[in-house]
Amino acid sequence: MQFTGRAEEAETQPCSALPDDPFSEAPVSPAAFIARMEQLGPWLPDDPALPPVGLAVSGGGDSLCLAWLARHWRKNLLAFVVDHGLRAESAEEARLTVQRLTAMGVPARLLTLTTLTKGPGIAERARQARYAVLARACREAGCLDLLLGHQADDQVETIRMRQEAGSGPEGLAGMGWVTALPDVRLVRPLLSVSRQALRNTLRQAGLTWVDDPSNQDTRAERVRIRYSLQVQDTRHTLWQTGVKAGAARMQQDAERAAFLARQVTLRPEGWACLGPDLPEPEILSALIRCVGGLIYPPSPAAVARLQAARQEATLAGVQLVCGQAGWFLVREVAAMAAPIPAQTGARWDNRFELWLPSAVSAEGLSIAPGGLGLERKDRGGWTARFCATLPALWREDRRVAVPHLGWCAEEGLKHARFLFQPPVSVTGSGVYGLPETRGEQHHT
Ligand SMILES: Nc1ncnc2c1ncn2[C@@H]1O[C@H](COP(=O)(O)OP(=O)(O)OP(=O)(O)O)[C@@H](O)[C@H]1O
Repeated sequence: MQFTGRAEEAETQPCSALPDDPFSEAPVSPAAFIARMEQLGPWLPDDPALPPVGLAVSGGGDSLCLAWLARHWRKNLLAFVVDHGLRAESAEEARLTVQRLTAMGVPARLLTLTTLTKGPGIAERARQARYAVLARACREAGCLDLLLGHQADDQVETIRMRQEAGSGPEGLAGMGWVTALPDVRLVRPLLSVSRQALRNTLRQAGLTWVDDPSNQDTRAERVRIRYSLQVQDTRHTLWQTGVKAGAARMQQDAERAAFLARQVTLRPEGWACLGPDLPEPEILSALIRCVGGLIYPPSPAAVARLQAARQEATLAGVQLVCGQAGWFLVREVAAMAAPIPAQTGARWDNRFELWLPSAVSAEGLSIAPGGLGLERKDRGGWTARFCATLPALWREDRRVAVPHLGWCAEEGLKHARFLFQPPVSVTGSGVYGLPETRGEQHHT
């Protein structure tokens, strides 16, 4: 297979009109794709001396087409192909995908998962393991952004699934064009392009792809929804629902960011100072997620009850505490994660990431809670209840450092640091609905 396309050639071909026609089947032109990327920037300049933009490529029609379009947009790319290791043929398929990407002029790295086992919840476990390995690979390669191949049909299916689950407007906005994770920005530039348009784009370019047989597995919820959404009108209505909810979400995120900047401090120690008034339930929910290191939001009804009661209580592993300066959210000690081995990049309790000076021996070193007994006025005046939730370094069963309190029993660990890296951003740094042109904010 050869990489032959050029943006100028493709401009003369019929193309789906981004961003407004998510159900057109016409091939996508690289020029339209490039225009979309400009809306979703800013991007680092396309310079080989700078980190590449990452691409997650399964080898399926969507992400392979993403790679082909992205290759017209810039040279400095790095694709990641994850082999979940769950099917006998997966290694060969992943190798073939790497080969196809290389032939397209996109450097590719194979990431092999070895610990997944078939069984209950495998789709979700595989998804989480995939995002974890992709985020790690991006960090190692210095990629600030990772492009994903989700497209309009995926978006409509997501919105329908969330509708069925009774989601509020936030969920009905569907997947974001941009979502910020602690390590990397996830970008989905194809959200307004149909699956069929992407396949037609590949056919026109003379490229082939691999279809994952698990996509046809009717036991999977997404596949059941896919078959139930054959009626075009239903899909259009769902798309419009998503666009409207997305615009509302962007507006709400802007208001939320203003409120947070005025009232709330998310402390590097991992707790939140809320001030004298409790924020509205949606903001409270996002803050609970941050402080608790929660992958999923707590139950909306439970958050609404907590907010209305205005009393100290515990929810989803987070305590609402009333202090002299107002309300606080702090991690519940009993809910914290078990100790883990300490090494640079280790993520404990889904909240804190460790950085160790390179000279330090990680032998016998672990991360576990350990601020108790060190609470003193000159270290911020946090009470035992707060300090008990701080991460500490332990060598065997001896506490050797609590970096947040500036306490250290081993000289080499003086510069060890725990970064508070909550799983979500409370300030809503995503892009939902239809992205707007960024105008002068754009860098390249
Ligand atoms: N094994 C994988 N390796 C790398 N990226 C992946 C992998 N599986 C999924 N992704 C990324 O996540 C996106 C959405 O995943 P999903 O499972 O919906 O895709 P798919 O239908 O398997 O493949 P495709 O989107 O390429 O047709 C993909 O477009 C791709 O960017």
